[in-house]
Amino acid sequence: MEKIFTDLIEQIGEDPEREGLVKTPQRAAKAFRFLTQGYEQDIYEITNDAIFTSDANDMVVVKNIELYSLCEHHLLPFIGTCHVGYLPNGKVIGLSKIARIVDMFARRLQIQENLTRQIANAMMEILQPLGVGVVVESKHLCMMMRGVEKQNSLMKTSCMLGNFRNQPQTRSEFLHLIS
Ligand SMILES: Nc1nc2c(ncn2[C@@H]2O[C@H](COP(=O)(O)OP(=O)(O)OP(=O)(O)O)[C@@H](O)[C@H]2O)c(=O)[nH]1
Ligand SMILES: [Zn+2]
Repeated sequence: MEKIFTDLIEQIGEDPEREGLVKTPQRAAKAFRFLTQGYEQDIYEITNDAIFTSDANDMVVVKNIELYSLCEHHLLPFIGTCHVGYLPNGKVIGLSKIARIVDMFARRLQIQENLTRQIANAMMEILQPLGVGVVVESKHLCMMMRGVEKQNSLMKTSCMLGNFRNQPQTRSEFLHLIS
């Protein structure tokens, strides 16, 4: 990856030997490895068995989980927040693990729709709840600093599974709790 960043610097018309840029390929490669580390993770590993038996049967919501991802079309960041809710079915998950699941899928090349669905599917797989709702709201730098250059547009995506999809009341409760 370092070689690729050296080539990129050259293609831009810059001098990779210039003092400020000498270590840039190394830094950029390290940054990119971090920003795409989600490819090396899986949900069972990151949740680390923090699934607990519980007779809780009311909705659990974690909102305002900040999210940094990379748009798969331009390799530019999109930045936003994610809200996740589920209806337990005999099991609950460690609170931090929901944010870890969000990060695992965010740290890949993504479009927001797929990211939203992948988070919801992972919650279903690991917890088998009665339902899951995921809402993501982000600003895409590819739309702000280039291209159409719109600074205030916000993309909102949602994925509702199980009761969150079938029962309007459950969906409304979730949307009310995250509003
Ligand atoms: N649906 C969706 N589109 C996205 C996302 N991130 C970026 N895009 C869009 O992907 C599209 C790629 O369109 P192209 O026409 O192939 O690329 P482009 O010429 O760079 O397009 P412009 O951004 O309009 O300049 C653009 O409309 C982006 O706004 C995302 O998460 N979801
Ligand atoms: Zn983009």
